[in-house]
Amino acid sequence: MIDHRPGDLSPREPLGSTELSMPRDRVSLQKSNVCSRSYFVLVMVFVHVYIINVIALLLYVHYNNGPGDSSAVDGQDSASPSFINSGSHPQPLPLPVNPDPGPDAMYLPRLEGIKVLTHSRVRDGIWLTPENVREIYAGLKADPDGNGMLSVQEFKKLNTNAFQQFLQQRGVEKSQLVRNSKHTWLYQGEGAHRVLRQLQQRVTRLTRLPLDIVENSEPLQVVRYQRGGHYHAHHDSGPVYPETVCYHTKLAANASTPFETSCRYITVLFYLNSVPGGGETTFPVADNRTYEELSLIQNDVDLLDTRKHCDKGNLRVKPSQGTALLWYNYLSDGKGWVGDLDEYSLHGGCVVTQGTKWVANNWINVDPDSRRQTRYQQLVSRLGGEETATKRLEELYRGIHADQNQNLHTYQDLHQNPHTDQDLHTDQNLHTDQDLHQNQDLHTDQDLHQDLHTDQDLHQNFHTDQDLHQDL
Ligand SMILES: O=C(O)CCC(=O)C(=O)O
Ligand SMILES: [Fe+2]
Repeated sequence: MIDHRPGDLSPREPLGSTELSMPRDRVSLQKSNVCSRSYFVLVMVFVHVYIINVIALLLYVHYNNGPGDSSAVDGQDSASPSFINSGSHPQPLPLPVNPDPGPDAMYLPRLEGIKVLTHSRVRDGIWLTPENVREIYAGLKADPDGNGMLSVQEFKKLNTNAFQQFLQQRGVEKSQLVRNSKHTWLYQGEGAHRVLRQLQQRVTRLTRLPLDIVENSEPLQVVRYQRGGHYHAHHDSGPVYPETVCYHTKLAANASTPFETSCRYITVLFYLNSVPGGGETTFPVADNRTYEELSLIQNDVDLLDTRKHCDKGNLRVKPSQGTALLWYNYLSDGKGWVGDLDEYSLHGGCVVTQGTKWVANNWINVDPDSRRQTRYQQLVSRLGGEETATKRLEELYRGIHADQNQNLHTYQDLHQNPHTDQDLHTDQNLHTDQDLHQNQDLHTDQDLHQDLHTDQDLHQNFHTDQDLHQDL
């Protein structure tokens, strides 16, 4: 490049001054030459690096796509890729191609993972055993090879209405339900019976949570199982996604979302009587090293089935009157708040073989979104009053209705009369508040205080009264 600065070729410059101006031009020319050469070299280097990168990227994509590509690789025709077939997989899996093994290169073939879909085994409160699922697939001709698994194509073809109709036509026995028990709710707020108020205070002390959190949680749920009653293994609360909204804080949430759950951070399960036969609470995978939903069913043993396989659970707790069990349904987030669902908290009620079983659940609800929990508590304390409490609890119950489809009552029923459940009310086993107070079935604060223990004593997530007695 030539330096054409106007001053260099100025017409006003005397000719004699050309000699002087020459070196300047030369210098200027040399300089611009060096500049242009290095600039050119630099550009070329970039262009080459860019081209090499593009080629490398294309090669990478090509080899990572395996033999399904349009081109032949390693002498294989794309139309006849090599497959392995273990026999147990419904679809043959393509074998990945070694990119460039070289003469001495070591190469470990690695199979691509496959996605396994499972559909819920609970429909309208009906619990499906693996045999039920096979039976339904056969009835709907949904699984032509009869291996109990549907390919994605088969799954897509499955008409869910037909699934529903099949269940309805078949009829359901109580033993086929997720749970075979009755329950009612006891309001523990202002104006509730002294025993229930005290119980709430003691749960607050036991959990060491702020009173606000405990008071704004669900009421006490009292459950009765008769002989033959059970509750298949389940989680008391659902997983948390960014969109998850808790029923109890819905008032403070601005958005509605299909991801709603009860956000039961803690369960305190009271045993109201000692059960003559069966009725243990089982934790099938407590202390397991891994949790995989699919391995809960192995060799025809379904660990979720508390009618058949309670004895195979890792931890079983025998109901003993006046004792209680506490566990966390969520892990800690490491910062002092609620984290992910603790899948190992899976639990259920074993079938009652003799007598009746009475328990009560105290669920402590905490929103994994701490700001939403705070907003909700502020809202409740600002609004206060019975009307707000009613609205709030109606929301909660609507949610639980949708969530569990159990035989629940509306808040209205409960609030006006905590014992409106027809069955329970007519049953001699359900006591009035008065009875409960006098009856040994429900203990006084003093008794329970001795039976309950602080979470410091508690061994891992599940804590039996027996263990704790030994610890103390
Ligand atoms: O009955 C039991 O032992 C367990 C009850 C239970 O898990 C529940 O009510 O959610
Ligand atoms: Fe439960």
